[in-house]
Amino acid sequence: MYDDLSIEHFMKGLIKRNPHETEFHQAVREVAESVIPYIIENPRYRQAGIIQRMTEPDRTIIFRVVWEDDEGNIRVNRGFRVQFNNSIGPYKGGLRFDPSVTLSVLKFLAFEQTFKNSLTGLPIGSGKGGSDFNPKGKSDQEVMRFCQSFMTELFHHIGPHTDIPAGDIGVGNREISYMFGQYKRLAHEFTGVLTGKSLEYGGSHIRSEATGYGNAYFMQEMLKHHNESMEGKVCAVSGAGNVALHCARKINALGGKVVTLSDSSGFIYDPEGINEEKLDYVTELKTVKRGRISEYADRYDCDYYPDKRPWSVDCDLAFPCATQNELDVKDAKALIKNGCMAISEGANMPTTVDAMHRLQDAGVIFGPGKAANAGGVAISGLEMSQNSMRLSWSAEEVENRLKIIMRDIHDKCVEHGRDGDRVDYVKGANIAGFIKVADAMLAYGVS
Ligand SMILES: NC(=O)C1=CN([C@@H]2O[C@H](COP(=O)(O)OP(=O)(O)OC[C@H]3O[C@@H](n4cnc5c(N)ncnc54)[C@H](OP(=O)(O)O)[C@@H]3O)[C@@H](O)[C@H]2O)C=CC1
Ligand SMILES: O=C(O)CCC(=O)C(=O)O
Repeated sequence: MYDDLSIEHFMKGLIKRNPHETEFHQAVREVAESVIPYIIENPRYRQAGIIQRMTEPDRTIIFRVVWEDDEGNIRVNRGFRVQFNNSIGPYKGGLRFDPSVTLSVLKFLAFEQTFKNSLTGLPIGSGKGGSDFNPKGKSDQEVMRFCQSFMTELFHHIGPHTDIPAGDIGVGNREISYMFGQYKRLAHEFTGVLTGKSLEYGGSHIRSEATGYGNAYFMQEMLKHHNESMEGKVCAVSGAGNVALHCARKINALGGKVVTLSDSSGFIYDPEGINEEKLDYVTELKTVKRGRISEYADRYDCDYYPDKRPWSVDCDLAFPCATQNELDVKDAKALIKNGCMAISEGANMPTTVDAMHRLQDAGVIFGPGKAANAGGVAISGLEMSQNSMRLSWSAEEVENRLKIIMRDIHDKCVEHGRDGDRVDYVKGANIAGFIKVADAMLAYGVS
């Protein structure tokens, strides 16, 4: 059985079983490139069919979400929850509300989550969910009605020991609050079933900051390992959401200079640096006014590039923090040409596989999202711990734990990704994440 375990043969079978799911194929290929050679060296995983089992979700739940808009029209969306793997803990991963959401996108995200959650060292399995609902342009009342309807079905499939969702693109504190309120009503109990909650009702300090802060800390660890630091480095950041803005704040705190931000309409380039006061403005613009990043250029008199991504500007460090496949080979070539020395992915799979190879071949230090953005889910794990203990740690305590977790993830990547003088962080993250889940699956026997 599994005589031919070449990457191409394995991928051919996966594509046949999951036709048209291009994002899922991409995420699996990136893992297979490092994990399959490791499995060949460790036959116990091969005989037990671990990689075949690990690429098949435990289950996927797809449901209708009906809600009423402000004009009284009945609207229908599709809801999903992909419960991928609960070998090392209950399913855990965010919910995404965006018109681009498909089963393929959520399967890629849930699959990535398996390795990421394992890397945190915490007892959390993997899942992801969401809907093709677009919160942009909707009133708070419409978003509330959608979230309540979505949770009315999702309620049946989640629980504090079963599956604990959180936020992702289009799902911030407002949406988590509406969904938590609805769950509480339906379950008739107050329990830590979602993370990313507000502090007043069971949230953890630093959860909203954690993904972006963690990404900056991960970059700092990679630079330190290469006898470098963040001090004075010019940084290109994409996105203007939760991850991008907190990443930008921590880059500033660590001595870097952020010169770009973006949204799905274009990017701004501010060579003077996007300082704390400017970041406060963008936070208000994006989370309260729900405006466009182009408004920044009018306010601070800098350049705005519609329909473009920020990878063509001169920078030492790059932090893709918006969405998947936002950095392709053309962008990679521009970054290499302009002297970029390191990339740390705040978003999930923002770099295409070809672009990633191109950057690594050129010697650019490359921190993959499943390691670099694991700080968010790690603090979600700590929110679960605090909820279980019915207590709340200080911001300082949580941030100290975040720093330690990011340093430990970095060290695991080095341990498993060392390649002569260089570190292949992609290989290191994939193998380190794989081992813990694979060993748990072996222990359970055939299931
Ligand atoms: N939130 C979290 O804790 C975690 C998030 N991540 C990942 O980080 C990334 C960002 O998430 P988050 O900050 O939470 O989401 P937000 O919704 O807060 O922000 C997303 C940002 O990305 C931009 N964006 C969305 N789609 C596109 C697109 N197709 N092209 C260009 N820009 C786009 C949005 O612009 P616009 O305003 O125009 O929509 C917005 O600026 C995602 O990949 C997510 O999976 C990873 C780990 C944890
Ligand atoms: O905090 C969580 O549970 C999930 C975070 C997330 O969706 C991610 O890591 O991509």
